[in-house]
Amino acid sequence: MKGPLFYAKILLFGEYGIIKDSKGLAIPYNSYNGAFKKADVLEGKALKSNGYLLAYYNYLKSLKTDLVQFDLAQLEQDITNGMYFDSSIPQGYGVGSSGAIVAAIYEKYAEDKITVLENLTKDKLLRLKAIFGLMESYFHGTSSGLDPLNSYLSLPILIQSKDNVESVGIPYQQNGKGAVFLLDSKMIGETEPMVNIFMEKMKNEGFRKMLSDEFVAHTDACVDNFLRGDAKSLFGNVKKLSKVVLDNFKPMIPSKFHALWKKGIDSNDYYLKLCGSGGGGYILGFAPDFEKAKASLTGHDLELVYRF
Ligand SMILES: Nc1ncnc2c1ncn2[C@@H]1O[C@H](COP(=O)(O)OP(=O)(O)OP(=O)(O)O)[C@@H](O)[C@H]1O
Ligand SMILES: C[C@@](O)(CCO)CC(=O)[O-]
Repeated sequence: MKGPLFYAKILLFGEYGIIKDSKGLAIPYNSYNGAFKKADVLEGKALKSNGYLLAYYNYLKSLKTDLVQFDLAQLEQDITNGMYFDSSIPQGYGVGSSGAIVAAIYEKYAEDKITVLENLTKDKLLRLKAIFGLMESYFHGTSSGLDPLNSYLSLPILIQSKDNVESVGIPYQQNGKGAVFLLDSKMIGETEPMVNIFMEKMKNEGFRKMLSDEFVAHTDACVDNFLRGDAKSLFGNVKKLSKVVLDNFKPMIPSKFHALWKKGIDSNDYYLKLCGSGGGGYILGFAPDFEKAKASLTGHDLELVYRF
């Protein structure tokens, strides 16, 4: 038994802002993926995954909702027979390991499911996002449902606002010097406590003003620049975003990266931003000249995501 592949995602722009109606842009990240498999003898990672699936099955069984129904008997039987999610997607890294599980469970066990082959109207996308939000809330409290949606569709998703999502084409990669990359912080980050810190900060009027006047404004500009393929404006706006995040989202940046973050802004070699909720996992980087950024970041593990 081997199911279809579900990919990791990268939220290029929109973390936190999408909770408060900024734009957002998420793309599938094909370097990591997962699929259901079955083993006669479960051990190691497979055994752990099988245990996670059983816990998740119990959550789905207890769900009382009209949004979606599952073939729970089949799911239970498959888990008992040794099914696990064989996944290379790192957990707690901001690239959606739980989103891929949710997408895979929906694909295999949902009844009357919305398939990726049908004409995906805005209504259907919103319904899927709501279902996925509910299914993913098991893993980290409130969820926008965006990660599983991205993994399920394997398409870039543009969030125009909370109630307006669509799949979009992103400009073809160029063979230029510029790049988007991931920097491995080598620390696990947890989404829920970070979102709680954000919600606490939102009680402060000054923070709310900074969020709408600066953070959301720069985020929206970055999304527009990226989709139009306007690299020059994009780097200008990512630099502004990088500064605002360093000044106002310090708890979401592991402290040993504060100086490195500032070094990028001062040297213009690279600009760092949060990748998902932050607090560890990956940090997302934008570099006008990737070779220069690599030299400036020696000693750190970088993964190339997109080339300008
Ligand atoms: N291979 C797997 N098999 C079974 N369950 C898994 C697997 N990978 C991840 N999970 C589930 O997802 C949980 C991790 O999800 P969590 O939302 O905390 O992190 P994440 O999705 O990696 O991060 P982020 O939401 O920041 O992208 C695990 O505790 C486990 O329940
Ligand atoms: C921090 C957040 O905005 C993105 C995490 O990937 C939370 C969410 O919208 O689900």
